[in-house]
Amino acid sequence: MAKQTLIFVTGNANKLKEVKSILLDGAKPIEIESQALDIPEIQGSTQEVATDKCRRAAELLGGPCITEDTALCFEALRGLPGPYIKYFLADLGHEGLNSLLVGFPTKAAWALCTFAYSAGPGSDPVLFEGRTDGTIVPARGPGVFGWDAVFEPAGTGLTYAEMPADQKNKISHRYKALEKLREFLHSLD
Ligand SMILES: O=c1nc[nH]c2c1ncn2[C@H]1C[C@H](O)[C@@H](COP(=O)(O)OP(=O)(O)OP(=O)(O)O)O1
Ligand SMILES: [Mg+2]
Repeated sequence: MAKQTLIFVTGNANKLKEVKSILLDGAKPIEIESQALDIPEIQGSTQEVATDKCRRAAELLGGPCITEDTALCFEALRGLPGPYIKYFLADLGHEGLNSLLVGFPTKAAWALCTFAYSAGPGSDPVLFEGRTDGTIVPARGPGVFGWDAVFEPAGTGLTYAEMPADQKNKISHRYKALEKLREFLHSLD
């Protein structure tokens, strides 16, 4: 198959930085380019949101691409805010996310990353999921990337925000999804 640089369609510079760093690491590094297109996101399950976004992105680009959707799911709220975390974070902030769980016996949460790959317009996107379990805590660490400061992955004692980038990138929801995507992309070679 002719070698083409894969395009990651995202409006989020922090995601892009992590994705590039994870995919370049390893025995067979994968290079990607990016396009900062703002693709409308539908409501639905994480799979439905991810599939629809990738389909739209491939149509806009007229070629193969990957997209990524991140959900933050609270056990006490049966998985909500899930794919709607962006809007909850924007309106409630770190403190508000903690307040949502006041009165609930569990602060358990999981971060879920869903990559979608489309071979081009009209081609059904393929999904790759990665999940990291943890707890919602009062913010600790620099508030650089989204909800990193309020998510403490299980067994680490640190929030994502308190970790050096390479530590987050070895255990994160994004890393786990990218390991699956990486294997798939190599199988296309
Ligand atoms: O590792 C992460 N650590 C902390 N926060 C994160 C992470 N990954 C995504 N986030 C935030 C960004 C956005 O507030 C929401 C996901 O929304 P999501 O639609 O997937 O991302 P986005 O709209 O920023 O970029 P895109 O153009 O790829 O859709 O969670
Ligand atoms: Mg988005």
